[in-house]
Amino acid sequence: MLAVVPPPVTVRVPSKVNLHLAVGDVRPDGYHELNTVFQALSLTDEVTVAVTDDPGVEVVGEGADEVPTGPSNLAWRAVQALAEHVGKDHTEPKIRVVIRKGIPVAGGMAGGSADAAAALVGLAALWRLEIGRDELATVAARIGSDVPFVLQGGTALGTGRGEQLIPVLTRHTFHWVIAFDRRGLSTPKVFEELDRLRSDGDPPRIGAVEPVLEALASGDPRQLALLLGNDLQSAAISLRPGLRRTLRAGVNAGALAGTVSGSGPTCAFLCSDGESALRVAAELAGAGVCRTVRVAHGPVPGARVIGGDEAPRPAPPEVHA
Ligand SMILES: C[C@@](CO)(OP(=O)(O)O)[C@H](O)COP(=O)(O)OP(=O)(O)OC[C@H]1O[C@@H](n2ccc(N)nc2=O)[C@H](O)[C@@H]1O
Ligand SMILES: Nc1ncnc2c1ncn2[C@@H]1O[C@H](COP(=O)(O)OP(=O)(O)O)[C@@H](O)[C@H]1O
Repeated sequence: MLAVVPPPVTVRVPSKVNLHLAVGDVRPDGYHELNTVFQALSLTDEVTVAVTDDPGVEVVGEGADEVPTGPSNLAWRAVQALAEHVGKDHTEPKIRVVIRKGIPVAGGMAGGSADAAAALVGLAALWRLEIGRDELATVAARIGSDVPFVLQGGTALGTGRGEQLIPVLTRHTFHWVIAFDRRGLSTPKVFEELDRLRSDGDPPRIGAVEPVLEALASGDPRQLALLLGNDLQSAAISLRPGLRRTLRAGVNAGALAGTVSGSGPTCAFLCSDGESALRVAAELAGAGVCRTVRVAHGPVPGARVIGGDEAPRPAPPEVHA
């Protein structure tokens, strides 16, 4: 009897920005205790998984040359982790993964984590697994702290090392301008730099999270803009001083406020509406402070299978500096 090969499955997955990122002490396992508010953004990657006799990973698109295609690729690690979790051969799963990147690599927007989350959702569909989102989130957390959030999407409060999530309901859509830097920054190096700055002095710490949740409930971008905060920002700027200029340029271009996204170096600028975001993007692109500028909105859903009628989407509007 002929074996039926299931058709490939394609998953669209969001990036994230941290609206609030409070970094606490280092834990015995080397991770820092976090209190963060994530928002999923419309700047996305797309990941296709297919059954094959030629297993491996291919990467195309934004920053593809900097992404490993071997066993350290986070999407491949997700394939192995899920195969092991459900008792399939995890040493050499017969799966081909094609990643179309729109999210900047090593940019603080959870791009690698997004590909891992997409691979989990894609494989669950390809293998027709009866597995709930909670069980997938447990596998996701083993791959990286940010993976459960990009699996879930929306807006959420993250605690622990960022993997424990409580959804935050928001009715409003927020409009963002995203400035990609010329090179990435290593997440562990940024956390180490914050530890160094804290051992040498007392860099300012961001305030409480409750006002951020109130601003999200109000839906007023002006209120939210006053409260954007990131404890990793001083460390990212210490490693990449040019980010100060980028942050200033975004506000001078008309954004309500700017923040380094996660561990950086991508900067995210909150704008009053979609039209303002387009104007800010055009002006920021002309300022020569970053490699690429894009517009995005959030919150958007987490990793989800896209049907045959939803062909892979062209990249969102882009303006080159
Ligand atoms: C900083 C954040 C903020 O959302 O995002 P990015 O800037 O990477 O996108 C995340 O905490 C990153 O999450 P993720 O990129 O999944 O990191 P992981 O693979 O879990 O950890 C990579 C390394 O970062 C450091 N790390 C990460 C998370 C955490 N709570 N404390 C840490 O100290 C550790 O050195 C760890 O070995
Ligand atoms: N699928 C992937 N996409 C991007 N980077 C990946 C991927 N798999 C592994 N990596 C590695 O993970 C590192 C962090 O990438 P990324 O997740 O994009 O950044 P960040 O943690 O800053 O959000 C990269 O430098 C790259 O070497």
